[in-house]
Order: sequence, then C-alpha cells, then structure tokens
Amino acid sequence: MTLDIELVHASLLVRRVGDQTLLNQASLRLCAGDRVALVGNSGSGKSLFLRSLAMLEPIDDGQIGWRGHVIAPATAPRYRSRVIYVHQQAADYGGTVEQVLHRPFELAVHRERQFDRDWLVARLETVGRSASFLEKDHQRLSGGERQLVACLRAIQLQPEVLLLDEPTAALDQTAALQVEALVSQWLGESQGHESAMVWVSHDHDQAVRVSNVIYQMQAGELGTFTEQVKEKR
Ligand SMILES: Nc1ncnc2c1ncn2[C@@H]1O[C@H](COP(=O)(O)OP(=O)(O)OP(=O)(O)O)[C@@H](O)[C@H]1O
Repeated sequence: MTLDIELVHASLLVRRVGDQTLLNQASLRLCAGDRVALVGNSGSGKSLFLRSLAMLEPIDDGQIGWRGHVIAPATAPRYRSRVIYVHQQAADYGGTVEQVLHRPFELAVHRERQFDRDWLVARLETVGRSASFLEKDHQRLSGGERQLVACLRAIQLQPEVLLLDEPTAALDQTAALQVEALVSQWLGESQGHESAMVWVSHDHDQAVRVSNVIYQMQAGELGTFTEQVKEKR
C-alpha cells in the first residue's frame, strides 16, 4: 500500500540539447510504497528522465526534491547513494561476484552500511543460485547473471528509491522473472523502510506485473498514466 510519505519529487524538469527539447516539464512525485512503471516509445526520453531523477544528467530547468528539500550540490552524493540507478546493461567488473558486491561498501558514502554475505546467499537462493555463485568470475557471467548481480549490488545498499532502466531488456523470460523476483522481494522486505521504485520497460506485461501505476513518456512529456487497481497498492 502506498504511504503518503514523499521521497522524491521531480518538478517540471526540462532538458534541451541544441534546438531540441528532450524533457519538457516532466514531473513525478514518488512516495513510499510507489511502484511505478515507465513506458513509451524508443527515444521518448525515459532513460534521460530516469538518469535526471538520479542526478546523473544535468537539467536546464526544474527541480528535484528529496524528502521535501531541493537538493543542494553538497547533498547530491548522499542523494545518489539513496536513490540508485541501475543501467540496462550491467557493467563489466573485474574480480569475483563477491568482490564486485563488496566494492560499494568501500566508498565513503556507504560506510555506515555493512556487507552482509548471508543476506546475499539468501537472495541468491530466491533466484536458484547457491553460495558458490559468489566465487564466480564476474567477467564470465552471462548477461542475465550480470544483471542479477547489478540488482543485488543496488538492493544490498538498502536504497530508498531504485531506478531500473530496462534491467531485463536483453534477458530471456526466465532471467527476467528472476530479476523481477529479486526486486519484488526487496520491495516486500523494505515496506517498513519507506522505499519506492521506477521501472522502465518496453514489455507491457512486465510493466503491469511490476507496478501499481504506469506512466507514459511521450516526446519528453510525462503525461498520461494508468492507475492499476491491485492488491499490492
Ligand atoms: N546527453 C544527450 N545529448 C543529446 N541527446 C541525448 C542525450 N541523451 C539522450 N539524448 C536523446 O534524447 C532522446 C531520448 O533518449 P532516451 O535514451 O531517454 O530515450 P528512451 O525513451 O529511453 O529510449 P529507449 O526506449 O530506446 O531506451 C533520444 O533522441 C536521444 O538521442
């Protein structure tokens, strides 16, 4: 159920490049418990909007607020550690899966969090992998396995908001459902922690499965949306 606790508020975001307006006054209010699917044609601005929400892209106009406050430059690193963007193509890291998952905890911004191997082993069980998966060479993983690691890497940091940019676009149905299961488990567990997610998808069935509300991006405008009446809202 959606709680009326505002986590992130994007207000009238504008992004121009040359004479093109790539984002045209796009606004979104994300509250605790929200599961948003973002759909729209290729090139409509979904990734740009998501990356802007994560403060990974500059904006020409508009504001992004976090828990009721406009984000100052000094707060941006902390914001990005709590509002985490997962790319559609998982990065290629060196080392074992465990080393890759451990690395974010070495960053100053995540120092208050602790690497939890047992937690990871339990999550891996959800997706049919044993603890030995942690010993695998990350660079030898399949695309689907890499995407699972990318999601685990984000989720283990207990984000407030997870921004998923077509995380299963290159995966088969089985692997896609595993990624969905991981995210769904995280959302279920984190209900008391005030969390929300936005999931960009080209797959309408997936958008329905993962969300309680669907927004549509059209030529940089975040307009119509379909409210889904579901138990999970
Ligand atoms: N940094 C940038 N500079 C210039 N143009 C950009 C930049 N980022 C994105 N664009 C353009 O903005 C438009 C929207 O791109 P975006 O990647 O957000 O689309 P999308 O809706 O996510 O598409 P897809 O579903 O194919 O991933 C595209 O025309 C893209 O070329």
